[in-house]
Amino acid sequence: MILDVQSLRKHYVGKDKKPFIAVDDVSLQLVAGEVLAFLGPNGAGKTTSIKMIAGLIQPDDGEAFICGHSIKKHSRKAISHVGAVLEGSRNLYWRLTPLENLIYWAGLKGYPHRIAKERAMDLLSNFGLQDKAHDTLQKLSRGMQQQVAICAALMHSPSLLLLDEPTLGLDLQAADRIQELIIRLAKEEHVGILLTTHQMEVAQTLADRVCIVRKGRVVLEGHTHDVLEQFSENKYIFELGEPLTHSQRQIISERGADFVDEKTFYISITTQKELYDILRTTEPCSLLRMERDLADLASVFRHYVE
Ligand SMILES: Nc1ncnc2c1ncn2[C@@H]1O[C@H](COP(=O)(O)OP(=O)(O)OP(=O)(O)O)[C@@H](O)[C@H]1O
Repeated sequence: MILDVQSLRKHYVGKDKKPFIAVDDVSLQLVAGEVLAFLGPNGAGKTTSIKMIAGLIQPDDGEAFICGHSIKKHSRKAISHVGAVLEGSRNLYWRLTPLENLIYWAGLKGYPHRIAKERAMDLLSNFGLQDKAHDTLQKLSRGMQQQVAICAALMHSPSLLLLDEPTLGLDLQAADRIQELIIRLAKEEHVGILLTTHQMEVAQTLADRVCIVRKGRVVLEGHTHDVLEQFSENKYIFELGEPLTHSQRQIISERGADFVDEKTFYISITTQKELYDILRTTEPCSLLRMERDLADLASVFRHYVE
């Protein structure tokens, strides 16, 4: 297991000088090659949890093990397996080039200059950024800067990558590129990736598992597909090859269908008999598609958070 978080807790002192719990008994696990989306509304405690995992702040209570090393007892060893991009590309120097930035980061981790340069060029090439290696960072687009920030976090080949809002503020193309990169890192390089995002479609595309926190507590955790499946009603979409007649539509509407147009409708079906009845009613129209209407992560999120 790459990450094993056990009952982390953290309190802060609020503006009113009263202590409050920001992270309350958060546990989560992550294995190699898995992407876990850590979701929650503003102020739910995601960044605080990630900062504890990254060794940036001390937990009040609980433990986290990274590749088996305790962040409390062997923090240096534990953190050596972590790469993190916590505040967009703010961990980079704007007046340096991507190559200089990466070499600088590797230097902090104790890498000799020559090895760092080779690794940096490899990473930049992998991300299609080799032509930008010698431009100053401020000349790069935001998407490219974000990619360089991820490269910096990957310089020491971490087993665990922590990404706080990796696609925030990026246009569609740049966001797609970052998403492809995340999938590639997980599936090909077997990096475990813990990411936060407020973009539910991004989470749904990327995450093998989701964990939703609210007011510092985990309110849902599970495999994305299972979560969506459990949340889906027995609602099906029917798409026909030809328009239904007025009377056919009336019969189907009386069974509770919602029509999108004359050929497409949603309907809840719980028994096989109901299914056959619908199919008989739609004859002689051809059936192009009949699929279960899976819930999306946004509706699951709303349910648990609002
Ligand atoms: N250093 C701090 N001192 C006091 N309170 C803090 C500190 N850092 C965070 N908090 C508070 O702790 C709570 C959790 O904040 P955190 O940043 O972990 O939430 P988040 O889920 O990451 O939110 P967002 O989605 O807005 O980034 C919030 O109420 C926040 O105001």
